Amino acid sequence: MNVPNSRKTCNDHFLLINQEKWPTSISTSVYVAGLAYCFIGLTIASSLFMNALETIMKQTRMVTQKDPLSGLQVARRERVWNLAVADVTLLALGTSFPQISLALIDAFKNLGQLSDSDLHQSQRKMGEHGIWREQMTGVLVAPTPRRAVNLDNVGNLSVALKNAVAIPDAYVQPEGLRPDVPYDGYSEETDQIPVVDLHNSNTGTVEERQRIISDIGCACKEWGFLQVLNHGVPDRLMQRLTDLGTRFFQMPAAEKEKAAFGQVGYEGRHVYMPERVQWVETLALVTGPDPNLEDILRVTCADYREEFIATVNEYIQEIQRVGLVLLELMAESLALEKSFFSQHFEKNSTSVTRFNYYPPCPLPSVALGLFPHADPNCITILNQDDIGGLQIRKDGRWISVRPLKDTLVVNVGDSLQAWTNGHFKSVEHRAVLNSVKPRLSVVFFYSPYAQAAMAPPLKLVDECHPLLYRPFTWAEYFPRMQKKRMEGKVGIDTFMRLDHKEDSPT
Ligand SMILES: O=C(O)CCC(=O)C(=O)O
Ligand SMILES: [Fe+2]
Repeated sequence: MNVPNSRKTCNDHFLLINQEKWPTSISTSVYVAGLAYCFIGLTIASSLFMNALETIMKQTRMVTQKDPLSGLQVARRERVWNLAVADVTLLALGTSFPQISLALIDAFKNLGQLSDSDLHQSQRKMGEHGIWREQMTGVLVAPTPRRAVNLDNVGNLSVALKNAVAIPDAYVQPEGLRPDVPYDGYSEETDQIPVVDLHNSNTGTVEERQRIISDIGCACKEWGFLQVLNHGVPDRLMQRLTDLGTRFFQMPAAEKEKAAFGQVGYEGRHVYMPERVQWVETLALVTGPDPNLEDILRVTCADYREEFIATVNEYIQEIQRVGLVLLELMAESLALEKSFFSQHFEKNSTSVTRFNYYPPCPLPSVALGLFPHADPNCITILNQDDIGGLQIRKDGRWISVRPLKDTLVVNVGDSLQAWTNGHFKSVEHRAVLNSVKPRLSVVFFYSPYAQAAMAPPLKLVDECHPLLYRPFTWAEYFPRMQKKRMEGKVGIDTFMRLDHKEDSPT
């Protein structure tokens, strides 16, 4: 065949012997078919490879570790392989595949020869396939460095025990105290919990207002507990507060500890009785009469400190307004002067605002976020996220409270029970846990100014309701009940009840 000088015939072959003698159309078709075949093969191989990788990465094993707090062995299940193995393998295959293919082709092409081919040199230039080998060796051979974490902190413990099958004994409650109803175990009683719409409390007709007063009175007498709608606190303020609170607890433990000041500020491990610990982290801020937010947060949460303080302050203004409205409605429900309670809150009221953060607990059926208790103050107003975990005790049975959007939870505390001569009942409640999502609640504990005399009014004392409690002040009661706080509903009757024999300070 005559070939013009300007064109050269390829007289070499790539894979097929004597290929140069074949018609171009045939050799093209053979190569295309070969490529398609290789492509399908590669797809199958990749799929098998991914399945194999997944199977390997799913391998787990039981490890036991000594819990530094209880000294006991804690068993937990953990992955055999560091997840980075899968990442690096995929990364390596993705980046090195062209080099590996070129090397294979090169090897075939130069079978029996000693020197590097052009192909081999170019694939050397293209990549550093050593990286892959080094990374893999690093991950597989060198142990993953583990920094010692402080397991005194429930947040850290929750992370360390993720997927665990046991928790330290200190968090395992005795049989009788374990939550018999799960956090989302809503029942018929749940739907009977009073919900009061405050919308018409100021602007409605006399009848509408009377209806609200009567609903609040019934709720406080029967349940000591209610949820309120249309309270006037802006939804976005409530949301901003819970977002900032969550941000605080999601900081590393060392950063949170900078806000720890004993009784106030941050607490990462709640021991109320030496052998029993609650699965909760808290940030307690004094919000009245002498707020200490600035001091508590002085050296922490630098990025959002100003916003946090401003949001808490704005929230406190709002929640105090709601508190005063509720106290007025409560007084009216007992046929007392509207300002009977609220006048003692208008100036220098005592309040603490506490953020409770409940990290997921691997064994929520044996642990508790907060032990059963009644709040010692007058009224408590709680703003919570949508997870759920609050339970109240009524007629001896635990009832899960369903979180309702944009609603505030209100409960009667021990002081108000005494101040109303037992007409209102403080409610016993607890916080239970779940194993998946953290939960946040922001609790406003509201009491009158420290020296206000809480003396039951004569109107509430009669033959059927003999005087039960002696007059007391918050300044007197608060230090006494501190130790009793998490022992069910005992504080007020131990210290202020007239017929109680052991009325002595401890
Ligand atoms: O977080 C809750 O649901 C309950 C909080 C509570 O009872 C408290 O802080 O006293
Ligand atoms: Fe409480």
